[in-house]
Amino acid sequence: MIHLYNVTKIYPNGVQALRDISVKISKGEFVFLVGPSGAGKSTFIRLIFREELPTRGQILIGGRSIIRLKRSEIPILRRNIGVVFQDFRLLEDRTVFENVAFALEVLEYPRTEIRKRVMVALDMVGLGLKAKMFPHQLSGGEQQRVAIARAIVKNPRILVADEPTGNLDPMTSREIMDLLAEINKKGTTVIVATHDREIVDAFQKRVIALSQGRLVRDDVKGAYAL
Ligand SMILES: Nc1ncnc2c1ncn2[C@@H]1O[C@H](COP(=O)(O)OP(=O)(O)OP(=O)(O)O)[C@@H](O)[C@H]1O
Repeated sequence: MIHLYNVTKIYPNGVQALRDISVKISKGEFVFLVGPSGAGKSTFIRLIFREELPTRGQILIGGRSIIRLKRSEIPILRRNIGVVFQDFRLLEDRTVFENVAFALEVLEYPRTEIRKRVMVALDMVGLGLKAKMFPHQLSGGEQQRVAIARAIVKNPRILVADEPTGNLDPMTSREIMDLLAEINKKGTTVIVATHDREIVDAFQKRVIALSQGRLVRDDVKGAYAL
């Protein structure tokens, strides 16, 4: 479903963030992306939802090159990819419901459809009763759940998460990762960039390790480090 062929990313300042990466991620997989700070994990994630373009190489999603997409085709790609960040990125002046609904409003879904889908997504993340609250009234873990609801409300085929537990305590981190695993069980391909050694070791999922922009390990059921 996601194929990277000889992907290199050099930023305009000359930093080589990814070097000749080739990897295939199949439909329905759960993949951890690990590696030290600066290894290229965020760059990998940003390439997948076309926030960045590779300098060299090819990226196919569902058999189609995402590099050659026309500007008008980018929203179609993004509809199929949910994204979750470390810092939640919620709109502070909007309620939980409105934050999640926003993802569908920009795609011009009908109002009744939005209402239905948002409540399903909020129930899925366990926040059905907090729809009217504002982000600052929620814990960090709850705010991340809202961000996850916002990412999945479009029913994307792929969910990418960049350090989703980076701001959370160990117990909350575990709950958030359990939620991502549950979403994966329903068929969504999930890619999580993380530093969280304990979680990676506990989950026994595929581990792709990057170091200085190179793919240094790809284990079917791996641990954080060898
Ligand atoms: N927009 C950018 N412009 C220039 N250099 C960048 C940019 N984004 C990242 N880099 C550089 O590319 C390299 C890889 O960064 P990246 O953020 O992908 O790594 P990472 O593994 O996600 O690190 P971290 O765990 O600290 O988030 C680093 O040397 C970083 O400084």
